Amino acid sequence: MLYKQIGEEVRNYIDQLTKPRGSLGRLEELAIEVAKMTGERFPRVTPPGVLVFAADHGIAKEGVSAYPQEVTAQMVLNFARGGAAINVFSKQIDATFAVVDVGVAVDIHEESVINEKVAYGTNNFAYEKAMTKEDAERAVQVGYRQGNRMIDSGIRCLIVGEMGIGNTTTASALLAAMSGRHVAELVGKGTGIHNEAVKHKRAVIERALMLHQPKASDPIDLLTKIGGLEIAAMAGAMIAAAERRIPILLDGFICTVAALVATRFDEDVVHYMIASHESVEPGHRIALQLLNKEPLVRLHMRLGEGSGAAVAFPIVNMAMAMLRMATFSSGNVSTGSDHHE
Ligand SMILES: Cc1cc2ncn([C@H]3O[C@H](COP(=O)(O)O)[C@@H](O)[C@H]3O)c2cc1C
Ligand SMILES: O=C(O)c1cccnc1
Repeated sequence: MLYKQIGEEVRNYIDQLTKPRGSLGRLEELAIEVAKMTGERFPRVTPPGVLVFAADHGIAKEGVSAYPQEVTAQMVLNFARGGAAINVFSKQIDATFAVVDVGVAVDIHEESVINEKVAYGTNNFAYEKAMTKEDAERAVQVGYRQGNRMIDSGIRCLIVGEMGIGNTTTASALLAAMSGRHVAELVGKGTGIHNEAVKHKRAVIERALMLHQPKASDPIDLLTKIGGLEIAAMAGAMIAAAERRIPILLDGFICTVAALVATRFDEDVVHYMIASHESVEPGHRIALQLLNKEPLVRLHMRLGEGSGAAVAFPIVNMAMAMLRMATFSSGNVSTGSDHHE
């Protein structure tokens, strides 16, 4: 549960800072939100932690991505060597970084990649269930454990990223099932497929939903029938962060769908989430609306990995820094009349 009283105290305190009332806009709201989450009057979000989960998707066989499945494993090695967008962005924000193999289709021989492989990718959900119920539960547990591990290391804000070729198809199917919206409204180009391929992607998802009829309110049913292993793990990590009162900075489409899955396990988790950016993927706006979250920035990004959250993190950090300002009394600045806004 949120510390509402502390949130009110921080709201009143912000009005005493040496600036016109409300003039720092959304930053003021961010400071109040984080105070409510953490129970701290002067919360800190540094250092942030970036936890990337990687897994493969059987649905990639349907030709729904612009890139081949082996890119998942190749990118995991790239993460390990520091060459991906999320690596360079993580360095800029002094983040603690870890990448977890929760279901890549091949063995990863790299010490720095945390091996928590639950399966060698999911089954193709166009024809069969993506995974067993046990594997879905295991993948959520992996995320929960790794989320807690990262929090134990001292991080103050969690960014959860993903890598998994085909996962915009999985995320679109999950979102259609959870929202009841038409697939056509939310499906997008993912890594950059052409318009004909988008139609095919949409048809694949529509047929799969007819076949499986997943239960919108049952997260294990959704994950079992559709996948994916990394999405399950992301949800688990978010549940851990909420339990530990660590703010979660959401990334793009896949991450926000994982966030929705997390709320199906425990609706309180939503109170610990901050939306960072709005991705180009059309489903992202819908997923954010369902969570009732307004993104901080729109940068026309469509990458994933946690990249958009890392880019927006300095904004959240600035909101915390704001609380270090002088007050009108400590700064010897005259207050204005009560007319504001
Ligand atoms: C080189 C490369 C790096 C990536 N980093 C994230 N993604 C992103 O693209 C994938 C989802 O798009 P789709 O559903 O179209 O396959 C995911 O792996 C996601 O993290 C990448 C994709 C590629 C090709
Ligand atoms: O919004 C995202 O997270 C996204 C969009 C396209 C491809 N990969 C990720």
